[in-house]
Amino acid sequence: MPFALCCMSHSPLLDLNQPSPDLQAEVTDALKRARTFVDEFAPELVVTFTPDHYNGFFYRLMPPFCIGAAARTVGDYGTAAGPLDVPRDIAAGCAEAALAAEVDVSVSYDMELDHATAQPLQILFGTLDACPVVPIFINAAAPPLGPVTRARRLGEAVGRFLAGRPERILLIGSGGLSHDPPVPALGTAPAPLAERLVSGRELTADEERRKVTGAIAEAAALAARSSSRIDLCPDWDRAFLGIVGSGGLDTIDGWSNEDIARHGSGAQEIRTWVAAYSALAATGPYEITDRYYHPIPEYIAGFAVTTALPATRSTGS
Ligand SMILES: O=C(O)/C=C/c1cccc(O)c1O
Ligand SMILES: [Fe+2]
Repeated sequence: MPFALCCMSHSPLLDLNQPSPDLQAEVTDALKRARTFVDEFAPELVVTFTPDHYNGFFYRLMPPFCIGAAARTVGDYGTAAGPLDVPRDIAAGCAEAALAAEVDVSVSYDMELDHATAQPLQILFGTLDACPVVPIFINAAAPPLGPVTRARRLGEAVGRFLAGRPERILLIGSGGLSHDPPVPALGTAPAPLAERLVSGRELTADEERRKVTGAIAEAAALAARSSSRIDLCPDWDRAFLGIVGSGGLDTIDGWSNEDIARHGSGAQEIRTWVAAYSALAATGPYEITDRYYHPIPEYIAGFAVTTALPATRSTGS
């Protein structure tokens, strides 16, 4: 029943690229504070709202939302690979609650997930299996995307269900704010890659190497201001953080997918934050306990980490 929340940008370049030492120290410190927050809360269950980047979900069957009843991470970009400890009954309960609220989620008993799921778990717990985890996939990479309001309604439904559970529950939202990473798109990828976005075949070793070096090079170009991709948008990121901080999540209902995409294709990952904060909001008012933000081109990320708790009740007089 007690809740805590940690939302963070993920970046597969976190251990592969080096921003300035001062900025690295700031990020390390923000992530350390988040880990201490989670340690002190001592969750008994994690519910993570997470996207994927064509590592587990492909166009052969691309759901807008999918709840994992059994799941593992694939270890892309050197992140941890392995099974998650998923409590099936709770995953099924989340799915039933979402469906009852008219949010059409699918379920998977063989879910594959990527760095977006593994990285926050590794940062906050050290390992993938320190705590039972229900992964809730939100498609943010593969158009067509539903309206962002659906992510809010998914979060609300899951939050209402979780409010009836006895465990101490940590909600995670994993995703960048503004950013435009070089994730392939079906309409523009060269033929062998476009075919893979549908079939889900494994990347060849050469393709894997080119993906990683391509992302590193793209980050360097962004930092050198010579990239042709969409730049990070700190004003938009700060506005978004202000909205989730104030609890006015329904403001975001007015944002069209095109509005969001103007801040980079990866900006659609805010859906994970919207869902996680909406889940917390469904349990009552909340307050932000920590917030870090910096636009970091070396990570291709409007990079933010926030933690939140239910608001402490005033004693009244
Ligand atoms: O190549 C990928 O799969 C993803 C890369 C990436 C880079 C930077 C920020 C992100 O959120 C990403 O997913
Ligand atoms: Fe991402």
